[in-house]
Amino acid sequence: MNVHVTNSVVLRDLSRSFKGKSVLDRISLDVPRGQFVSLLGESGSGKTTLLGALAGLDDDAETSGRYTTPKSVSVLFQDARLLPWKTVIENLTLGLREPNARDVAAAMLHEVGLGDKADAWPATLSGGQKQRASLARSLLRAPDLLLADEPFGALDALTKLRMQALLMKLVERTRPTVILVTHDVDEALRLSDRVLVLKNGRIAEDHAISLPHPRHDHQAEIISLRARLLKSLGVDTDTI
Ligand SMILES: Nc1ncnc2c1ncn2[C@@H]1O[C@H](COP(=O)(O)OP(=O)(O)OP(=O)(O)O)[C@@H](O)[C@H]1O
Repeated sequence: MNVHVTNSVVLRDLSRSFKGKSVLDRISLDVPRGQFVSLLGESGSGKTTLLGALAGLDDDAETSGRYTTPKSVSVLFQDARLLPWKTVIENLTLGLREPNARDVAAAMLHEVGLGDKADAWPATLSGGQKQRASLARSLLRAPDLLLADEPFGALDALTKLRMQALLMKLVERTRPTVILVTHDVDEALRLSDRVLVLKNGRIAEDHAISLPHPRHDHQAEIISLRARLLKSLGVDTDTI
Protein backbone atom coordinates (compact mmCIF):
# COMPACT_ATOMS: atom_id res chain seq x y z
CA MET A 1 0.00 0.00 0.00
CA ASN A 2 1.27 3.42 -0.85
CA VAL A 3 0.73 5.52 2.25
CA HIS A 4 1.00 9.21 1.59
CA VAL A 5 2.14 11.12 4.63
CA THR A 6 1.67 14.86 4.67
CA ASN A 7 4.31 16.60 6.69
CA SER A 8 3.35 19.52 8.82
CA VAL A 9 6.83 20.63 9.81
CA VAL A 10 9.91 20.11 7.69
CA LEU A 11 13.45 21.12 8.69
CA ARG A 12 16.39 20.83 6.32
CA ASP A 13 19.87 21.47 7.64
CA LEU A 14 18.64 24.02 10.09
CA SER A 15 21.52 25.65 11.94
CA ARG A 16 21.34 28.45 14.47
CA SER A 17 24.11 30.17 16.31
CA PHE A 18 24.46 33.10 18.66
CA LYS A 19 27.43 35.37 18.03
CA GLY A 20 29.26 32.58 16.23
CA LYS A 21 28.52 29.96 18.90
CA SER A 22 26.66 27.07 17.27
CA VAL A 23 23.52 25.87 19.06
CA LEU A 24 21.71 23.91 16.34
CA ASP A 25 23.84 22.03 13.85
CA ARG A 26 22.22 21.09 10.52
CA ILE A 27 19.04 19.60 11.91
CA SER A 28 16.74 17.83 9.47
CA LEU A 29 13.36 16.59 10.57
CA ASP A 30 9.96 15.67 9.13
CA VAL A 31 6.96 15.84 11.39
CA PRO A 32 3.81 14.32 9.88
CA ARG A 33 0.57 16.20 10.28
CA GLY A 34 -1.10 15.52 13.61
CA GLN A 35 1.95 13.96 15.24
CA PHE A 36 2.66 14.80 18.88
CA VAL A 37 6.39 15.24 19.29
CA SER A 38 8.22 15.86 22.55
CA LEU A 39 11.64 17.42 22.55
CA LEU A 40 13.94 16.49 25.40
CA GLY A 41 17.52 17.51 26.04
CA GLU A 42 19.76 18.72 28.79
CA SER A 43 19.55 22.33 29.83
CA GLY A 44 21.16 24.50 27.17
CA SER A 45 20.89 21.86 24.45
CA GLY A 46 18.92 24.20 22.20
CA LYS A 47 15.30 23.09 22.64
CA THR A 48 13.94 26.61 23.02
CA THR A 49 16.17 27.81 20.20
CA LEU A 50 14.65 25.19 17.89
CA LEU A 51 11.12 26.05 18.93
CA GLY A 52 11.93 29.75 18.54
CA ALA A 53 13.02 29.18 14.96
CA LEU A 54 9.74 27.43 14.15
CA ALA A 55 7.74 30.13 15.92
CA GLY A 56 9.52 32.82 13.94
CA LEU A 57 10.96 34.34 17.08
CA ASP A 58 14.20 35.68 15.82
CA ASP A 59 16.16 36.54 18.97
CA ASP A 60 19.67 37.46 17.91
CA ALA A 61 20.25 34.15 16.22
CA GLU A 62 22.02 33.63 12.92
CA THR A 63 19.96 31.03 11.09
CA SER A 64 20.71 28.95 8.01
CA GLY A 65 18.94 26.07 6.32
CA ARG A 66 15.27 25.72 5.53
CA TYR A 67 12.14 24.99 7.45
CA THR A 68 8.45 25.05 6.73
CA THR A 69 5.53 25.15 9.12
CA PRO A 70 1.80 25.43 8.51
CA LYS A 71 0.26 28.88 8.39
CA SER A 72 -1.70 28.70 11.59
CA VAL A 73 0.63 28.26 14.53
CA SER A 74 -0.03 28.79 18.24
CA VAL A 75 2.66 29.12 20.86
CA LEU A 76 2.25 28.19 24.51
CA PHE A 77 4.83 29.28 27.06
CA GLN A 78 5.66 28.36 30.63
CA ASP A 79 4.18 31.62 31.87
CA ALA A 80 0.62 32.22 30.76
CA ARG A 81 1.31 35.68 29.27
CA LEU A 82 -2.23 36.93 29.74
CA LEU A 83 -2.70 40.66 29.33
CA PRO A 84 -3.42 41.93 32.86
CA TRP A 85 -5.65 44.78 31.70
CA LYS A 86 -8.02 42.49 29.82
CA THR A 87 -10.46 40.04 31.38
CA VAL A 88 -9.91 36.34 30.87
CA ILE A 89 -12.39 36.11 28.01
CA GLU A 90 -11.04 39.28 26.39
CA ASN A 91 -7.62 37.66 26.42
CA LEU A 92 -9.08 34.80 24.43
CA THR A 93 -11.05 36.87 21.94
CA LEU A 94 -8.31 39.42 21.33
CA GLY A 95 -7.88 39.84 17.58
CA LEU A 96 -10.83 37.63 16.68
CA ARG A 97 -13.33 39.29 14.38
CA GLU A 98 -15.95 36.59 14.13
CA PRO A 99 -19.29 37.79 15.53
CA ASN A 100 -19.58 34.62 17.62
CA ALA A 101 -16.03 34.89 19.03
CA ARG A 102 -17.27 35.51 22.55
CA ASP A 103 -19.56 32.46 22.49
CA VAL A 104 -16.78 30.24 21.16
CA ALA A 105 -14.37 31.58 23.78
CA ALA A 106 -16.93 31.08 26.54
CA ALA A 107 -17.43 27.46 25.46
CA MET A 108 -13.68 26.93 25.45
CA LEU A 109 -13.35 28.42 28.94
CA HIS A 110 -16.08 26.10 30.11
CA GLU A 111 -14.17 23.21 28.57
CA VAL A 112 -11.01 24.01 30.54
CA GLY A 113 -12.97 24.45 33.77
CA LEU A 114 -12.96 28.24 33.79
CA GLY A 115 -16.58 28.79 32.85
CA ASP A 116 -17.09 31.07 35.83
CA LYS A 117 -13.92 33.08 35.27
CA ALA A 118 -14.75 34.66 31.91
CA ASP A 119 -15.03 38.16 33.34
CA ALA A 120 -12.33 37.79 35.98
CA TRP A 121 -9.02 39.66 35.82
CA PRO A 122 -5.99 37.45 35.22
CA ALA A 123 -4.43 38.63 38.48
CA THR A 124 -7.22 36.94 40.42
CA LEU A 125 -6.47 33.48 38.95
CA SER A 126 -4.17 30.83 40.41
CA GLY A 127 -1.12 29.73 38.44
CA GLY A 128 -2.90 26.60 37.22
CA GLN A 129 -5.99 28.60 36.20
CA LYS A 130 -3.86 31.10 34.28
CA GLN A 131 -2.20 28.28 32.41
CA ARG A 132 -5.58 26.75 31.60
CA ALA A 133 -6.68 30.10 30.19
CA SER A 134 -3.48 30.24 28.19
CA LEU A 135 -4.07 26.72 26.85
CA ALA A 136 -7.64 27.64 25.94
CA ARG A 137 -6.37 30.72 24.11
CA SER A 138 -3.75 28.78 22.19
CA LEU A 139 -6.22 26.15 20.94
CA LEU A 140 -9.21 28.42 20.39
CA ARG A 141 -8.35 29.05 16.75
CA ALA A 142 -7.73 25.33 16.15
CA PRO A 143 -4.16 25.88 14.97
CA ASP A 144 -2.49 23.38 12.64
CA LEU A 145 0.63 23.50 14.78
CA LEU A 146 1.00 23.99 18.51
CA LEU A 147 4.48 24.87 19.75
CA ALA A 148 4.71 24.51 23.52
CA ASP A 149 7.77 25.44 25.56
CA GLU A 150 7.57 23.72 28.95
CA PRO A 151 3.98 24.87 29.40
CA PHE A 152 3.46 22.93 32.62
CA GLY A 153 6.97 23.28 34.02
CA ALA A 154 6.00 25.67 36.79
CA LEU A 155 2.91 23.82 37.99
CA ASP A 156 2.60 21.50 40.98
CA ALA A 157 2.52 17.78 40.25
CA LEU A 158 -1.25 17.33 40.47
CA THR A 159 -2.11 20.41 38.46
CA LYS A 160 0.41 19.28 35.89
CA LEU A 161 -1.30 15.89 35.53
CA ARG A 162 -4.66 17.62 35.11
CA MET A 163 -3.21 19.94 32.47
CA GLN A 164 -1.68 17.03 30.58
CA ALA A 165 -5.06 15.28 30.51
CA LEU A 166 -6.73 18.48 29.37
CA LEU A 167 -4.17 19.02 26.64
CA MET A 168 -4.70 15.46 25.37
CA LYS A 169 -8.47 15.92 25.37
CA LEU A 170 -8.27 19.13 23.37
CA VAL A 171 -5.58 17.83 21.03
CA GLU A 172 -7.50 14.65 20.28
CA ARG A 173 -10.42 16.74 19.12
CA THR A 174 -8.73 18.95 16.56
CA ARG A 175 -5.50 16.99 16.05
CA PRO A 176 -2.97 19.75 15.58
CA THR A 177 0.64 18.81 15.13
CA VAL A 178 2.32 19.42 18.50
CA ILE A 179 5.95 20.06 19.35
CA LEU A 180 6.37 20.11 23.10
CA VAL A 181 9.60 21.08 24.80
CA THR A 182 9.77 19.45 28.20
CA HIS A 183 12.20 18.46 30.93
CA ASP A 184 9.76 15.90 32.20
CA VAL A 185 10.47 12.44 30.78
CA ASP A 186 7.18 11.08 32.10
CA GLU A 187 5.25 13.89 30.49
CA ALA A 188 6.90 13.04 27.17
CA LEU A 189 6.15 9.33 27.63
CA ARG A 190 2.55 9.99 28.58
CA LEU A 191 1.67 12.37 25.78
CA SER A 192 3.77 11.82 22.69
CA ASP A 193 3.79 9.74 19.55
CA ARG A 194 7.46 10.50 19.20
CA VAL A 195 10.27 11.62 21.50
CA LEU A 196 13.37 13.41 20.25
CA VAL A 197 16.53 13.98 22.27
CA LEU A 198 18.63 16.99 21.37
CA LYS A 199 22.36 16.76 22.07
CA ASN A 200 25.30 18.79 20.81
CA GLY A 201 23.06 20.68 18.46
CA ARG A 202 21.73 17.56 16.75
CA ILE A 203 18.85 15.15 17.13
CA ALA A 204 20.68 12.36 18.91
CA GLU A 205 17.67 10.08 19.41
CA ASP A 206 14.30 9.66 17.76
CA HIS A 207 11.89 7.23 19.44
CA ALA A 208 8.39 6.33 18.29
CA ILE A 209 5.80 5.43 20.93
CA SER A 210 2.92 3.56 19.39
CA LEU A 211 1.05 2.72 22.60
CA PRO A 212 -2.56 3.90 22.61
CA HIS A 213 -3.93 6.30 25.21
CA PRO A 214 -4.48 6.22 28.09
CA ARG A 215 -1.00 5.01 28.92
CA HIS A 216 0.23 3.60 32.17
CA ASP A 217 3.56 4.12 33.90
CA HIS A 218 4.03 0.37 34.35
CA GLN A 219 3.71 -0.62 30.70
CA ALA A 220 6.86 -2.45 29.56
CA GLU A 221 7.53 -0.15 26.60
CA ILE A 222 7.20 2.91 28.86
CA ILE A 223 9.49 1.46 31.53
CA SER A 224 12.27 0.62 29.11
CA LEU A 225 12.05 3.89 27.20
CA ARG A 226 12.04 5.85 30.47
CA ALA A 227 15.25 4.15 31.57
CA ARG A 228 16.81 4.79 28.19
CA LEU A 229 15.83 8.47 28.11
CA LEU A 230 16.95 9.16 31.67
CA LYS A 231 20.31 7.64 30.82
CA SER A 232 20.56 9.74 27.66
CA LEU A 233 19.83 12.83 29.74
CA GLY A 234 22.60 11.94 32.15
CA VAL A 235 20.36 11.00 35.07
CA ASP A 236 21.67 8.25 37.32
CA THR A 237 18.59 6.72 38.97
CA ASP A 238 20.59 4.06 40.83
CA THR A 239 21.18 6.42 43.72
CA ILE A 240 17.53 7.33 44.26
N1 LIG B 1 19.44 35.24 22.76
C1 LIG B 1 20.54 34.51 23.00
N2 LIG B 1 21.77 35.06 22.95
C2 LIG B 1 22.88 34.32 23.16
N3 LIG B 1 22.88 33.01 23.45
C3 LIG B 1 21.68 32.40 23.54
C4 LIG B 1 20.45 33.10 23.32
N4 LIG B 1 19.44 32.23 23.47
C5 LIG B 1 19.98 31.03 23.78
N5 LIG B 1 21.34 31.12 23.81
C6 LIG B 1 22.27 30.02 24.09
O1 LIG B 1 21.93 28.93 23.27
C7 LIG B 1 22.05 27.70 23.98
C8 LIG B 1 20.75 26.93 23.94
O2 LIG B 1 19.76 27.64 24.66
P1 LIG B 1 18.25 27.14 24.72
O3 LIG B 1 17.49 28.10 25.56
O4 LIG B 1 17.78 26.89 23.34
O5 LIG B 1 18.43 25.74 25.47
P2 LIG B 1 17.33 24.81 26.13
O6 LIG B 1 17.64 23.42 25.72
O7 LIG B 1 15.96 25.31 25.79
O8 LIG B 1 17.65 25.03 27.65
P3 LIG B 1 16.70 24.91 28.95
O9 LIG B 1 16.31 23.48 29.02
O10 LIG B 1 17.61 25.30 30.06
O11 LIG B 1 15.55 25.83 28.76
C9 LIG B 1 22.52 28.07 25.40
O12 LIG B 1 23.91 27.90 25.45
C10 LIG B 1 22.15 29.52 25.52
O13 LIG B 1 23.05 30.18 26.36
